[in-house]
Amino acid sequence: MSFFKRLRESISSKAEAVTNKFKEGLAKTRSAFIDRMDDLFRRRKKIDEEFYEELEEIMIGADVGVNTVMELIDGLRAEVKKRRIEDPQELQPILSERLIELLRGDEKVGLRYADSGLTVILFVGVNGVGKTTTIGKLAHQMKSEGKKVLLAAGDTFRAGAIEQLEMWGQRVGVDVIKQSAGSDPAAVMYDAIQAAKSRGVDVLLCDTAGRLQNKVNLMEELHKIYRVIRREIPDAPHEALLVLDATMGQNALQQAKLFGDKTGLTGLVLTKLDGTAKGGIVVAIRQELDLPVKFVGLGEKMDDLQPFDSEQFVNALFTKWASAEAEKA
Ligand SMILES: Nc1nc2c(ncn2[C@@H]2O[C@H](COP(=O)(O)OP(=O)(O)OP(=O)(O)O)[C@@H](O)[C@H]2O)c(=O)[nH]1
Repeated sequence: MSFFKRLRESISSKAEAVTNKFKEGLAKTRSAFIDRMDDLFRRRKKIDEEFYEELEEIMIGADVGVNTVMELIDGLRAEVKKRRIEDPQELQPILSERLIELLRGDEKVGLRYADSGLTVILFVGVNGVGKTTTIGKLAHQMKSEGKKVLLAAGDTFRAGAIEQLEMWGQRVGVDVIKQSAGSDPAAVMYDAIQAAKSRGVDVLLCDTAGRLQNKVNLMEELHKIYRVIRREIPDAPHEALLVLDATMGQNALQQAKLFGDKTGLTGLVLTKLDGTAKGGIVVAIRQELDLPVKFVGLGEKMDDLQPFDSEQFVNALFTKWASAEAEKA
């Protein structure tokens, strides 16, 4: 077999593995959201108010977000009128196409790395959303890509946060820069940047505290962290990612709004998508926040953090519809 053929095959089997990961991770959303819609389109014989109401209910139940749902339904009504559609099943591909369009803006953006030298990535988000796990998974991925990675234990506030990051460091085989609990996180960042520079590190992944109950302090702390980082590396942090827990649904959206743009966020990580039937939250987040989803968490294993790819996401959700369409054709 030629080198190029082998390369092509290995690339396509890798793509298939990622699609399968998305499919597995989105199984709950599929059965609660897509399968219910599927059932509605088959069961209802005509497009009337009851049909629209039920469709609305399913989408809102999957956390697509009220505004987005209203827009989608209005769009469908207009299409029904224009094309004189009578059979609900004819609406199915139109709706799936519209959902795809809503998500499509988020084309693979990937992470922004420094043009040369050290890349600094900051992680923010409230406790328990999976920040530490995300940092660990990403450190693992970057290390396996051959990058030299260092972690900064900037959550000096929550008991156990430093140890938890250290555990991930050991698991993945990367060092952690820390100070004692209660110390100034900006000082930890300073130390970490110095260490990263002197050790020739490629990427520094920084954990931060997430105590939203004291928002003013949290914002001040984050600003100080930014100041210290910028003083050392003017175009850093290269990414500031807000980590959100998908199982919190609309509350995750509220959290993102609380952090707002004051914290100079550059993107989002949506964890625990595998643990929710309300994966429609991705659509709501896409519509309501002006931030790209950079990664999604599809499970607890090391390789369950995947770069968000709208195409893969939509394919994983709509595979059944797509194949049903193909069968019909
Ligand atoms: N199923 C699933 N579980 C996840 C995912 N990401 C994180 N978790 C789990 O969520 C729990 C909380 O994650 P942690 O990283 O420990 O979060 P934390 O340390 O409590 O809080 P922060 O680090 O402050 O965000 C852990 O049990 C993780 O294994 C995911 O994508 N899918």
